[in-house]
Amino acid sequence: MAAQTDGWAGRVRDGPFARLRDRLAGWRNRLVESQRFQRFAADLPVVRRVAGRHASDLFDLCAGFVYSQILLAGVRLRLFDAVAGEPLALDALASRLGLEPEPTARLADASVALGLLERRPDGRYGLGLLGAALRGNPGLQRMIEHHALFYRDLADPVALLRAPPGGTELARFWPYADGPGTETHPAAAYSELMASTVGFVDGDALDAYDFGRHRRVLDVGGGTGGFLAALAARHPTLDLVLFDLPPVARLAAARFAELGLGHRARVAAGDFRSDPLPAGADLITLVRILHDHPDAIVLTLLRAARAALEPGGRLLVAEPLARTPGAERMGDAYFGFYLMAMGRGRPRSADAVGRLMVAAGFTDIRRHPTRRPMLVSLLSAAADTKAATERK
Ligand SMILES: C[S@@+](CC[C@H](N)C(=O)[O-])C[C@H]1O[C@@H](n2cnc3c(N)ncnc32)[C@H](O)[C@@H]1O
Repeated sequence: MAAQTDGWAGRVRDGPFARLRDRLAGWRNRLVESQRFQRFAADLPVVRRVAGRHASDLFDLCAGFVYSQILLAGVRLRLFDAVAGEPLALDALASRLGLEPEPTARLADASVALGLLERRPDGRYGLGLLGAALRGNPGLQRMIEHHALFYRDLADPVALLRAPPGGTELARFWPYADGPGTETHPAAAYSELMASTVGFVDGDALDAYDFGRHRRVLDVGGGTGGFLAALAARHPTLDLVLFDLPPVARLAAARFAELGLGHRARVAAGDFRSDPLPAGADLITLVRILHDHPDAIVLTLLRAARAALEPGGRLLVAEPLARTPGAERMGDAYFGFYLMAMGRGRPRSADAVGRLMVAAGFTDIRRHPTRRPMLVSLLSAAADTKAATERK
């Protein structure tokens, strides 16, 4: 795995096959660019559906920011809660939202078009399938609210691409991603956001990897302990250790005490860029950690993890990965830009993470299929203790 390039394109960059492919793609693109061809394709029964889908995809790319802001308005006005109990007529909905009837109709009709609401035969508005899924996911609603910050950073996307990291709304929200990030940095806001969204990953990760074969788990960058708390509930005999920056570690200790987990969950404070990790674990987990940091910090962290692991121990990385088939929009587009606005991190492909693992002395890298790779993928690796001993 380590020797692989990032996918097919990397392996055939040069050579006659690559040139032929470029020529074919060039011919196709010239055809699709022509207005005449577009009209022809829209009229031709065989390709009409494909042409229609492409036109609709392109329109969605143009209009995506409008859809997102309609969603934000719905979340802020609690539109989906308003119609969850029973469908409401326009006037009743307007008074629930505190809006005039005309803008209420504008928002409700837009939400129907987006699948968030449904228009019932008698004209009342009820919850749609997507609205129901959203209501059942408070973490997603928190993310939608949080996107108001990201939206400001995206107002001038070319400036964002040209600027050095830092100075953005997201860099201020995630101070560790761009600065020294120690004792004094404000951790409560991002820790609260992480705690409310850890449900995106914990269930799928717990189902995809056999944690029962381990004795002690160290969760590095464990936040306020949401992942370890879910692990504790599923595996009652596991010993748990959480490592995070001091202000977050304090929040985690309080949370474990509140949950009655104090006897089996220990908290250690430190900075993985400079401090050793607590020893004694036979599994180290990195949940939504690596993508926040540039390669140099990731290598430091992976080496620290290898040094801390017990002989025969494993490392488990859980995060959304780039170049994941079917999840490219999330991994490469959404996280690509989110992490750029945040600081120096980036989404990595499984190959890229694997290469860093190998460079840090790990072997036997495996990918564990998850239910929703859009939200989380899992990679595990063995601490290569023989190689580590030789290096000493
Ligand atoms: C994106 S959050 C993920 C939290 C948790 N693993 C989760 O998935 O909910 C990243 C975590 O890494 C911690 N962190 C960032 N830089 C760190 C460092 N240098 N040393 C220790 N922890 C760090 C942050 O405080 C934060 O809790």
